[in-house]
Amino acid sequence: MAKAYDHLFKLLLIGDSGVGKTCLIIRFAEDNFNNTYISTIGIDFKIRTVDIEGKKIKLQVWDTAGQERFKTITTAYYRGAMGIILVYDITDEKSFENIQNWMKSIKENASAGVERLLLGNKCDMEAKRKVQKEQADKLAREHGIRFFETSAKSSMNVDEAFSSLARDILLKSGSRRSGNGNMAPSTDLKTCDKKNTKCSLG
Ligand SMILES: Nc1nc2c(ncn2[C@@H]2O[C@H](COP(=O)(O)OP(=O)(O)OP(=O)(O)O)[C@@H](O)[C@H]2O)c(=O)[nH]1
Repeated sequence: MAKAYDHLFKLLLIGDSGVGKTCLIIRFAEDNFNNTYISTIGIDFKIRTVDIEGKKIKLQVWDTAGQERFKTITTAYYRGAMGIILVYDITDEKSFENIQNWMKSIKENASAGVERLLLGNKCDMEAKRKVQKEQADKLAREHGIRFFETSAKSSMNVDEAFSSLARDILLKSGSRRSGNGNMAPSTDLKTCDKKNTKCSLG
């Protein structure tokens, strides 16, 4: 039987508590949004397969808790990630300032070649904006990474952001060996539900 996908990429979302990491993943994987805030405990993942450059890319997207008290658990997952998405909230200046700390955490805990992407979420809340697009553009340029403003609520740029990161990883992996990518520790998969779309390890 033909394989259901050509590549499996493991992505990780990090950023301060409340910036919208869980909502971005739910929007991407299930095309849904909920205003209720339930803080992530530990770590969690969802899956969606996308078509990129004629290849079926299965994205295993890991959601980390932004709260400091879960740092030891969450940083343990950086190493296996092929792409890390740094998220801040455009209405929360502190969450943007903290991106520098999250960058440092990647440097300390992730694999050297990991692809990174910066997202300014909640861009539907223009009236409450505290972080200008130019500030984030500058930061992204300094780090040599891509940047999008997104809204998990309106869907704005959510698919585009995940696809762009997947494309960058695909291009990079093409220059190494093809078919690489099962980065998930096999033991983690044991706690998945039947559809294999949601796991809880917290
Ligand atoms: N207006 C608006 N609200 C959002 C958006 N994304 C998330 N929210 C809201 O922000 C709150 C926090 O969202 P979460 O996705 O749980 O945040 P998180 O980053 O996963 O938080 P932790 O799990 O604590 O790290 C919730 O009340 C969401 O409804 C968005 O794009 N626009």
